[in-house]
Amino acid sequence: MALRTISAKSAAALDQELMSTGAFSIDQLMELAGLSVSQALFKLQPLSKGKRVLVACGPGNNGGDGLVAARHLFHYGYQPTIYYPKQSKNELYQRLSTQVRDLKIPFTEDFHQALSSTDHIIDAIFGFSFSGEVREPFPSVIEALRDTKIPILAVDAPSSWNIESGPPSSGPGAGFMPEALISLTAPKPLVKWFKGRHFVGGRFLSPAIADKYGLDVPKYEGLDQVLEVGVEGDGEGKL
Ligand SMILES: NC(=O)C1=CN([C@@H]2O[C@H](COP(=O)(O)OP(=O)(O)OC[C@H]3O[C@@H](n4cnc5c(N)ncnc54)[C@H](O)[C@@H]3O)[C@@H](O)[C@H]2O)[C@@H](O)CC1
Ligand SMILES: [K+]
Repeated sequence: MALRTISAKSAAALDQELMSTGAFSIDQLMELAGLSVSQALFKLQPLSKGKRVLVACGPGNNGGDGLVAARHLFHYGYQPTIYYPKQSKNELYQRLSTQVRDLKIPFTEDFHQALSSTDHIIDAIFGFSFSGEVREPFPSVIEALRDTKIPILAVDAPSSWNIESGPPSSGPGAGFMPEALISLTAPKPLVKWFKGRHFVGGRFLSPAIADKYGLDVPKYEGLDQVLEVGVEGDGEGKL
């Protein structure tokens, strides 16, 4: 099933519309996003495949989705560890951090050491607002994600990929292809280059908003917040 994609610019406009005329708060959107991420991880890597999950969080909302997912995963029985080197002073992220600290979820400053003792990884470093060259301290983190054999679930985008034109041809992310991707609300154009398992999450969009932005509303099943939509692209930019 190939779903229609949404550009980074339209995705940002959609978020703004959801938070203004749509009357959603950012907390709600992030909670729904992080809940979807946690369900996708559960479907990909059930507890029988290992409990340890390293959640790599970036400085923006993509990282916030990671913090929310870590909280849900704890309650499912996983043992998350959070790498969050650029912690925002923003009150929302402070509250999300307090919530996971209250569960005694550990934070690590040593990503490379944490990588050697985990079963799964969530890449919540950059989403649709990423642009330019990867800045410190993330280049060596992206390289490690590129090189590891541990399964990675990327949130909204494989971090360091260009949202419109996909995988970078140089830099730390050149050759980075996570095992799985969860697109939030709608896939971004980069899915054309993605060659792994692909989920979509965001079961809250009204039919009117979906129509306005030209999006498909996936046929979610049962209580699921995510739907696996298969492999979208052929890895060469074609759908
Ligand atoms: N409806 C949805 O789809 C929702 C999506 N959310 C998430 O929000 C994401 C977008 O969040 P944001 O707009 O905060 O942005 P991102 O989290 O994608 O990234 C922005 C942050 O990364 C930094 N950054 C950008 N380029 C960089 C570079 N080259 N090197 C180092 N740092 C860099 C910026 O300074 C900023 O702090 C989405 O991808 C999705 O994960 C939600 O949390 C809210 C609802
Ligand atoms: K990401």
